[in-house]
Amino acid sequence: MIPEPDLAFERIGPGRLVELLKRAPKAELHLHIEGTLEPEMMLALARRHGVALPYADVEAVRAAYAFTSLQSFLDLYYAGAGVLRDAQDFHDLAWAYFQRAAADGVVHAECFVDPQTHTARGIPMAVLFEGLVAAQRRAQTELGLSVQWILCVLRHLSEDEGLAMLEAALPYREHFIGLGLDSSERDHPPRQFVRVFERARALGLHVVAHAGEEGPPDYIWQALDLLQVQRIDHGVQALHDPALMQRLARERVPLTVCPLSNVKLCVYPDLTRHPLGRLLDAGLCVSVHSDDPAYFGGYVGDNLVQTVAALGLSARQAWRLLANGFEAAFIDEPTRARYLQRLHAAFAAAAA
Ligand code: HPA
Ligand SMILES: [Zn+2]
Repeated sequence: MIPEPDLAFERIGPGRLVELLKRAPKAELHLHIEGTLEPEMMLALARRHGVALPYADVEAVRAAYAFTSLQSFLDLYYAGAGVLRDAQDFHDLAWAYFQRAAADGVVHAECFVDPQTHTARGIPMAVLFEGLVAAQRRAQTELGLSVQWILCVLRHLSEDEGLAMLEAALPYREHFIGLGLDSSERDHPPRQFVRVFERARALGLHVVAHAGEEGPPDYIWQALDLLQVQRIDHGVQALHDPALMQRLARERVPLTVCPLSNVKLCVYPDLTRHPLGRLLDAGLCVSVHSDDPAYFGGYVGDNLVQTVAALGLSARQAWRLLANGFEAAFIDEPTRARYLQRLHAAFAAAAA
């Protein structure tokens, strides 16, 4: 656990905290690049490629985003991704996101991409990487934003298909740092993906998995014990299992929590009912992220500001959430120390 700095946190009132959270340096660790496709770009790409969409305009797209569950979202999300066709599209999508992220205070982003969503439509792996890596390079040089890619296995498909995806991505091994697991959680437990995660670990990849978003705490145990993941994406259902909570706290297993996503997908009725504060108080390494911001109504800064306000979290707790993000990031120690120094400077200025 990163030691708390000696700061006059109590001098940062709610008003100042909002401004501070907007500009404070952040690590974005739970973001699906396909989930940054804003309706304007979706419609523009559909026009560019002559793809038919069931929406007349941007308002109609936004009106369709009334989700009742993870699956009700995924159906629209995979349909929306169908407008991404060539390397330019992947570049434009990612570049638009990186500009927004930099403006939002993000200094380091570990972004998910779902190759199977695209290769299944006949888009070659090479096209995806060409566009995404070009945007990643621009982010570093033009915005000073460091970006890493994590490839996700779609759990509604078979493990063999996941293994084939990973093998097909190996020519681009230098361009990604990890393997994740996403898509429909219910009835697709982590234990079905042991071999592909074994392969990923043998390749020296970092490993993470979505677990306990809607699914039971048992899926979190499986992700830890069978897939041997280093972080849990979401993980909020751990609250229902005291033994699991103790393990997560003891081992400082990071949970990348996405409050606006959880509300939009009806895991909780509203932000005031979100368990983020309880997870934090239990000593877990929780941090706040945005998941699919174009669909869920907010980027990482919005997630932080709205959740901190709804739960009445203090400046000290907000600092911990941000520090946890850097604790959980897959970065080397000097880099981590540099980011923490910047975080400290932002809080120190607000507490002065
Ligand atoms: O929140 C999510 N859960 C699972 N799969 C996903 N793919 C994009 N977003 C998500
Ligand atoms: Zn996610």
